Amino acid sequence: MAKKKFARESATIMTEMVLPNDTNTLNNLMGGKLMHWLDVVAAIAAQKHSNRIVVTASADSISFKEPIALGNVVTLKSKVTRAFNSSMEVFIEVVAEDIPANKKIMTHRAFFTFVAVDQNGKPIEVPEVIPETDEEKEHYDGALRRRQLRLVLSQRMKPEDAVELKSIFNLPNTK
Ligand SMILES: CC(=O)SCCNC(=O)CCNC(=O)[C@H](O)C(C)(C)COP(=O)(O)OP(=O)(O)OC[C@H]1O[C@@H](n2cnc3c(N)ncnc32)[C@H](O)[C@@H]1OP(=O)(O)O
Repeated sequence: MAKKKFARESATIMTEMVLPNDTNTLNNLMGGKLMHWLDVVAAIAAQKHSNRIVVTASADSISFKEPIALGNVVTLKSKVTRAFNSSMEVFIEVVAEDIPANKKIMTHRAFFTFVAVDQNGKPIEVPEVIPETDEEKEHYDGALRRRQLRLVLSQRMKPEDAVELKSIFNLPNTK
């Protein structure tokens, strides 16, 4: 694998304002618009880490717990948590802010997976990630289990091969 890079080197911040065209009939941000922003901010982090063209391979479940209102300022922060061979897991955190009311809430957290590819769309190796902070280390440690879950769900890995994933359920290891 190529040289190692610190997680912080991929850190990306994107700020958007919810405008009328982005909202549903309740004047809240459309889920699809938020997913577009998530994809963009996460792709930029993956590009920074790999210095390559990246494609979205998967997005983990995103729950819409809190609506984000028209006029709110939305800040999306992303960072690569761990790299495998050609794929990278990216963590994204979303904060919505009503600036006139001086109110700020964390609305979403998500993990996306990107694959670095060459000009022909063929997967290509990426640098390893070095986590430094406690949060980066926690995300790095959990990334292998989340990867196995994704690969099992997309039928790219047999459940019996997902050793780290099974360990969190205390299932007997049959391998
Ligand atoms: C930024 C954007 O919006 S891009 C547009 C939307 N995205 C796309 O169009 C991507 C379309 N998909 C593709 O091009 C291909 O399926 C790829 C590049 C993602 C994977 O190509 P494959 O030929 O399947 O390659 P391969 O089997 O070698 O897998 C490559 C990596 O992708 C990972 N991967 C593939 N599918 C998934 C998935 N569903 N979830 C997580 N990781 C995945 C593999 O685990 C592997 O990771 P690793 O190299 O770190 O071990």
